[in-house]
Amino acid sequence: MPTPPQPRTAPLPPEQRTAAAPAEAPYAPQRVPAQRRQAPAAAPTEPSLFPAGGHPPVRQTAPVGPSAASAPHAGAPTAQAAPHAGAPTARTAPPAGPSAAHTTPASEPSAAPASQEGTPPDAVLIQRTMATVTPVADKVTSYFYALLFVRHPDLRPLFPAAMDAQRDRLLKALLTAAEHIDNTDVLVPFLQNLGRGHRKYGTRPEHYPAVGECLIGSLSRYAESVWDDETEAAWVRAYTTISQVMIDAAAADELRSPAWWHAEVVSHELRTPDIAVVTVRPDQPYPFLAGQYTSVETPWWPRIWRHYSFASAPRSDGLLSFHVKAVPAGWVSNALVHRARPGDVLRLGPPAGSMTVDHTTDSGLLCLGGGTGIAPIKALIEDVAEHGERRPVEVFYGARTDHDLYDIDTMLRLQQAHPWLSVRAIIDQQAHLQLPDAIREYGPWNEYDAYVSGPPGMIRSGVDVLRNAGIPHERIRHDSLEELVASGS
Ligand SMILES: NC(=O)C1=CN([C@@H]2O[C@H](COP(=O)(O)OP(=O)(O)OC[C@H]3O[C@@H](n4cnc5c(N)ncnc54)[C@H](O)[C@@H]3O)[C@@H](O)[C@H]2O)C=CC1
Repeated sequence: MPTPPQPRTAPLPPEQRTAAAPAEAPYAPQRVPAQRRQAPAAAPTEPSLFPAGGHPPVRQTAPVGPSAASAPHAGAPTAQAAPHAGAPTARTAPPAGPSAAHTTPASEPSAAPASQEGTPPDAVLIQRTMATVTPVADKVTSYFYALLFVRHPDLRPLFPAAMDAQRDRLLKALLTAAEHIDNTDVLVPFLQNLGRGHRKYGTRPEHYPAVGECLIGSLSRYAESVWDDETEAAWVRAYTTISQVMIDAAAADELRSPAWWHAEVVSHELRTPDIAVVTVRPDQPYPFLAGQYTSVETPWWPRIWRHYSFASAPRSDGLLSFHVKAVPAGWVSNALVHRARPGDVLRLGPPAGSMTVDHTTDSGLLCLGGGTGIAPIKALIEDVAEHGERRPVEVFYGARTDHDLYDIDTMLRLQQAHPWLSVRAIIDQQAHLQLPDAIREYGPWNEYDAYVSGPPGMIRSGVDVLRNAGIPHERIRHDSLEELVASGS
């Protein structure tokens, strides 16, 4: 049973809107989360191809077409291929989707490579390729999409009209997955999520070979100095595994969920000039867990999706709320903050993310929420409350200025209602320690599970601070950094 964290120094002034505002927090802990980390990008490492016997070999249903791929790197793709069509932002547009042929439940991954005598393991070959192409990542990206759209123009409509800086999300996801091909614990949930998420783009299994072919075509061109048959074979195996896991996950998901939901805006509350709380009513039941996020498409920017966390635990009226901050050049965020009104209909993708509460344990929750990253933290608090738990929940709510603490009143109301909850506001300009570091004034935290939500930089430094505070990596939860970086607008 965790003990309440005690300030190691004099408590910060109790002015919530200023620096760290401590709040006494009597409580009686009761359970704790103890899940495993999730995100792919953020965590992976560890080598060792899918361990022998660890995963069944991939089914070869929708794999790549390698050789074709390496063929045409001759010239750069034609100008028309260059992905810039015309309008707003971009998004991924991947391959895959379910198929009647793949009704098997979201599969175990499969995978890979059993290295032959004298042949470097696939992971080594893949890492070598990545090291070679990373310095020219932009060129690889442009070439990949150019190849894809020139050779497979039928796939172009799956992508947003304009392919901007976000255009490489598909490629990034694939490369991230390949890099962690030997870390199934991280890779499989990532890919299953990716496969399910791609249903809303209209991807089908037959799209996968096209993407794989262009992936390998681009890599072989820009990693020419290290490319050989073995390397190509390693990438083919990796991509075959990746695509199969995605296809299987999409097929399994198709049996139980729609590819997307329509959701009507029922309220729109401008909290600051650039932050809105948007509440929607999905057209069908939308099951999710507190702490998860979804992707949102507005009617004004078709096929441009951005991620937002649910700002409340599941409600009996089925409504969902999001906290949206309009960011410069953010197509979706500006539309949601400045244009959306009750009656507008959005599209939602499936829920995703594992920053959820494990109700089978009783440790305390240490939550760091920066800016609108406080949204899922609020959902987690409601979740703990609804489960009737009295475990300690310690929230550090960070903002750059007083004015940016747009949800402090809600948090203070929750604190008043729940004696086990403590909320401390940390304002950059007023606190002598900023958000992640501020937790060092309190503690000990080693018996807590940690939740970090906010800008990618805050998550990175937050994880460091939490590790230094004695919380093991597997008890620190946050959304995928890659998803966050890609969802900023
Ligand atoms: N809207 C939502 O549902 C969710 C949003 N997010 C993410 O949260 C972020 C919110 O952005 P803003 O409200 O503009 O937050 P912000 O940029 O104003 O920062 C909020 C807090 O994080 C701290 N911070 C920022 N960068 C940091 C760094 N590199 N190291 C340490 N601390 C840092 C700031 O000091 C401040 O206290 C976005 O990146 C968004 O993607 C995350 C989860 C859910």
